[in-house]
Parts: sequence; C-alpha cells; structure tokens
Amino acid sequence: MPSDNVDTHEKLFRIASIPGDGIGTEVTEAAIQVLQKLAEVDGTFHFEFEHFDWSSKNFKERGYYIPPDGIDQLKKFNAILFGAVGSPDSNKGQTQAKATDTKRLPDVPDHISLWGLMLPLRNSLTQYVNVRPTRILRGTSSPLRAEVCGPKDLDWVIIRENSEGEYSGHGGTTHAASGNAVATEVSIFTQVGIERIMRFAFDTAMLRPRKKLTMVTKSNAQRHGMVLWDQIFHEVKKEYPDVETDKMLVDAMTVRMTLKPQTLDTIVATNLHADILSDLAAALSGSIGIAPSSNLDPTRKHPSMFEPIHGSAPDIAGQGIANPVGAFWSAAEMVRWLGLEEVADKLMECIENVTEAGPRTRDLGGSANTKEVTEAVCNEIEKQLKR
Ligand SMILES: NC(=O)c1ccc[n+]([C@@H]2O[C@H](COP(=O)([O-])OP(=O)(O)OC[C@H]3O[C@@H](n4cnc5c(N)ncnc54)[C@H](O)[C@@H]3O)[C@@H](O)[C@H]2O)c1
Ligand SMILES: O=C(O)C[C@@H](O)C(=O)O
Ligand SMILES: [K+]
Ligand SMILES: [Mn+2]
Repeated sequence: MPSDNVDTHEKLFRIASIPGDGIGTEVTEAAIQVLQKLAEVDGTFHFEFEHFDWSSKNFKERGYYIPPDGIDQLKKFNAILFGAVGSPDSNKGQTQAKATDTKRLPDVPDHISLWGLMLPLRNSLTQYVNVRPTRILRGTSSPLRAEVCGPKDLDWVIIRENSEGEYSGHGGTTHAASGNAVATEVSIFTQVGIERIMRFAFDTAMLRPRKKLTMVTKSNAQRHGMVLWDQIFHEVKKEYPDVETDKMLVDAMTVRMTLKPQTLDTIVATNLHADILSDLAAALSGSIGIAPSSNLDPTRKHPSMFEPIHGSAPDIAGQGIANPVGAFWSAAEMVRWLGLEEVADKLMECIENVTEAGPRTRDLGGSANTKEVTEAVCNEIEKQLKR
C-alpha cells in the first residue's frame, strides 16, 4: 500500500518480481533499483514490488518452482519482472546423466527448470507474443564489419510466437531399455495461434516507420505446420495493404541478418526459430547482455512479463559482472506496456547515455561491474528527470 507521505492520486503499479537463478537474480535486483529511482525522481507514479523466490535452489528443497496457487497470485499484479531460470550449480554434477564431463552439467536439468518455471508462466498467463527488439545502442558496436553494418543499419523487432509450435510440449520417450530409445517432440501449430501472432506482427510493422514485415519459416522441409504459417500469413496480409512483406526460409535468414541487416525491420517467426534468431540478433547488435524481451498477453487479461533474453549464465553467475542493460531495457518495455510511454523513452535515453559514455561491462568491451553500471543509470535518471 502507498505509505503515508505518498499522494494517493499517484499511479501505483504492483509488480511481481521473479529473479530465478544465476545472473537472473543480479540483473533483476539492478532493474528494480533503476525502476525505484525512476519512480522516485519522476514522482507521478510508483511501484510496489513483491518478490517470488521460485529458484532452482528452492525447487531442489521443495520439489516445485511454482507453488500450487502461484499462478493465481501472479494474476493480481500489473506486470511481472523476470530474471532467468537455469540451475547455476554447474559444478556439482548431475544424478541422472551418464555424463563423463560433469563440469558444465547443471544439477537440475534444463528441461526440468524451463518446464517447471518459465514455460508454465508464459503458457498459463496466455503470453502468446514475445517481442524482441534489437538495435545498436549508442556507444556500442556490431561485430560485423563497418561496411556491412553501420550504427543505423540494424534496427529490428522480432515477434516470436510464444505459446505453441516447437514448444507445445507434446511427445514422449519409449523403448529406452532396448538400447534403441524412441523419442518424439511434436510441434503443434494451430490456426488460432498463427492468426493471432500474424496480426500482432502486422500491427507492430504498421507502427514502425518502414512498415515492413519479414515472415520466417522452413516450409520447404516442414510441409504441414510451416505451410499453414505461409498460408495464414498470405491471408492476414490482405488486411494490411500498407505493409511491405517478404518471406524467408530460416536458414537463409541467418545469412541475410548477417550480411544485409539494413534490409530487415519487423520479423515474425515460430517459437524456436525466433528463439534462435533473437540470440543471433543480440550478438549482431553487440551483446546478448543488452537484449530485452516482453512476454505479452495482448488481451491484457493477464499480466505480461518482462525479462532479458539471456539465461542464468552459470559461467559468470555470482561474480557481479553481468550486464544489466538487457534487464533495464526490459524494464523500460514494462513501463511502456503500463502506459507510461514518455517515461519509458526517458529511461531508454538514460540507459543509452550510459552505454555511450560508460561505464560498460566486459561483454561491451569495458571493465565495469553490474553495480557500477546500475549506479550510473540511476545517476543519469537523477540528472535527466529532475524537474
Ligand atoms: N528465459 C530464460 O530464463 C532463459 C534463457 C536462456 C537460457 N536459459 C537457461 O540459462 C542457462 C544457461 O544457458 P546458456 O549458457 O545457453 O545461455 P546464457 O544466455 O545464460 O549465456 C550464454 C553466454 O552469454 C553470456 N551472457 C548472458 N547474459 C549475459 C549478461 N547479461 N552479461 C554478460 N554476459 C552474459 C554468458 O556468460 C554465457 O557466456 C541454462 O540453464 C538455460 O536453460 C534460461
Ligand atoms: O527457449 C526459451 O524460450 C528459453 C530461453 O532461451 C529464452 O529465449 O527465453
Ligand atoms: K531471461
Ligand atoms: Mn533463448
């Protein structure tokens, strides 16, 4: 509840924070610090955070990530800030694997953690869109040669289908004892699921200056679900005559992203294809550490969830050196989703003032730690937003 000295006319946003594991906890804490500073300096709204410790550590102790009433609890919030899931105890080996190299094996297998926390959240809260913008932030550079990619040549938004496809979770394993195990991983594509992601992608393209949408599939080799994607794309396209469109096969798309980044703008792809392409996009724009994502329920029936696209990064977890910029940018997208467009723009401005002037973390060529970057962004907020 607002404290006594708070004007009750101020907007109050209730945010659930789920830091998760590894650097997820470090960058979420940093993002909350930045959001609190933003609210404090702006003065017209404030945030109330509630923390949910649904970590892999707790999973090992309790046997679950999300408690039985967990999803219902989340439904009361205006938005969710998520860190990352993926057990960081990577040196402790794993009980079920026959692995010879236990050095990099997590003790909660990744498919258990993803299906125990991340995917049930996206699914239960009908966050069927995942928006992943990518551009070269001021002061950062692409690993691509300057002739291929100048600072303005990479400005994309990837619309990832976030509810079905390769992530439908249908499948099983049998015959394991025979020494010739049989496993299926069935992709499911539905007309409803495809239509709604296409409409969202066209709407997104319409709001961007270039009004350009590239649809990605693999409909040469995958002849059912991917062909349905193509067909529905062509149907929905008729409703958006102002949007310039083209279509790519996902393998060729990686080449186009790398060699002709300026020819792309809005991109729509399936759950798995967009997952892979968005990591590539992040790397091409400078670092996985800066890339944001919004898991949206466009109907606004349920809270949407905002998280950097990276994982728990066991290799650097606990060192305090993770780049918090992806979490900050995600926080800015949350602020935008909550209706505070101008504040979101100002926050992005502050973030980019810091990527430009430094301090920067190692992944961006600097030597700063998470705390130093966070303090720099907070100072920038003080400077830029003070009335
Ligand atoms: N949405 C999620 O929660 C999510 C996303 C991706 C991976 N994961 C999980 O995270 C774990 C690790 O996965 P991974 O290693 O494939 O991917 P990852 O994104 O965690 O790390 C890949 C590489 O990028 C670096 N990196 C990532 N974020 C960084 C940041 N903010 N600053 C600096 N460097 C950064 C890491 O140090 C690592 O070298 C796995 O358990 C995986 O399942 C979860
Ligand atoms: O596959 C996933 O969705 C997990 C992670 O890689 C992500 O991009 O959020
Ligand atoms: K994440
Ligand atoms: Mn991913």
